[in-house]
Amino acid sequence: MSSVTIECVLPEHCRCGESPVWEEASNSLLFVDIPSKKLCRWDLLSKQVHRLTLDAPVSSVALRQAGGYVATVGTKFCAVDWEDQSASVLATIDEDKKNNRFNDGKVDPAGRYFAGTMAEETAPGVLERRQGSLYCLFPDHHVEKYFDQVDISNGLDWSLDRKIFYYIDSLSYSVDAFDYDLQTGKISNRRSVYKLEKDEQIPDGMCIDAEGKLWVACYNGGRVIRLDPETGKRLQTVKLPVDKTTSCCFGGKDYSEMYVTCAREGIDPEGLLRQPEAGGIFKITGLGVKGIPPRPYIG
Ligand SMILES: O=C(O)[C@H](O)[C@@H](O)[C@H](O)[C@H](O)CO
Ligand SMILES: [Zn+2]
Repeated sequence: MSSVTIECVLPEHCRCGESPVWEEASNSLLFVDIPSKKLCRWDLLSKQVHRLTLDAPVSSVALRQAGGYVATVGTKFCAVDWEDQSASVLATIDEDKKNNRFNDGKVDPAGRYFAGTMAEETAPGVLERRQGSLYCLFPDHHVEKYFDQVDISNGLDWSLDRKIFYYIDSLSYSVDAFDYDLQTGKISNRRSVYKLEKDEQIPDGMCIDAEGKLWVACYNGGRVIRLDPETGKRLQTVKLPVDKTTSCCFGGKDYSEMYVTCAREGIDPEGLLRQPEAGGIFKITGLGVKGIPPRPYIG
């Protein structure tokens, strides 16, 4: 039996850290700090963090096959050129909803960039409901809206056989599944595969492991949970010393380590005494299961 170890490996004070993505080619962890409008790349060899400040909240980042990155910035899908310190707009969404912004996003197994929206929060978890939608940016840069009426569009990933799309609308307290058509990118037949228990709080970011099980970061729950989407059972709980755990990804050697982001915003001064590492990047080792590499956007 391997023993699970949890460590704050980067003492950032992210207001809302999110979207961890392992970049194997540079041995780096990408992540964002949404309200700080920052895209960050932490190089694990040099131990340096490179930060890029954009002009709107950055809610997710992904690798791009052509080089550089793509990110969701405010209500725009953007291409990011780190050398130039610039972001160029690929597509804009929710133009009729001035108070909306993108939230979590991820690239599908065919290289399309999925990301959803939400109304801007006035405080964590406080926002106008049902304003969000789920979108997909295709390789030719056209965008399709899949559905609306979303509260907080969040974690997403695909099954290993690429036939299922997993999705979280946070305030539904449910992890959902759809049938997935890899050829067209179409989704259908929505159902719930897991309902969160009360102390697990709010489901946020999510990733799949190499055994097809889902890992969900629980906002306010201070944990990541491992779920079997086929049986609907929780298999494992890993608690962290911070409450506002927001997302997770596998990375490091052979994708054997898990990286977890979290938020500092919304914790009162007393709470911060109990969780001084809030907003940092955590590494979990000894899980005994690996992840899979992130896919690049192919447009
Ligand atoms: O991290 C995110 O996905 C959102 O942008 C956050 O704001 C939280 O999820 C939300 O506050 C939870 O209720
Ligand atoms: Zn999130």
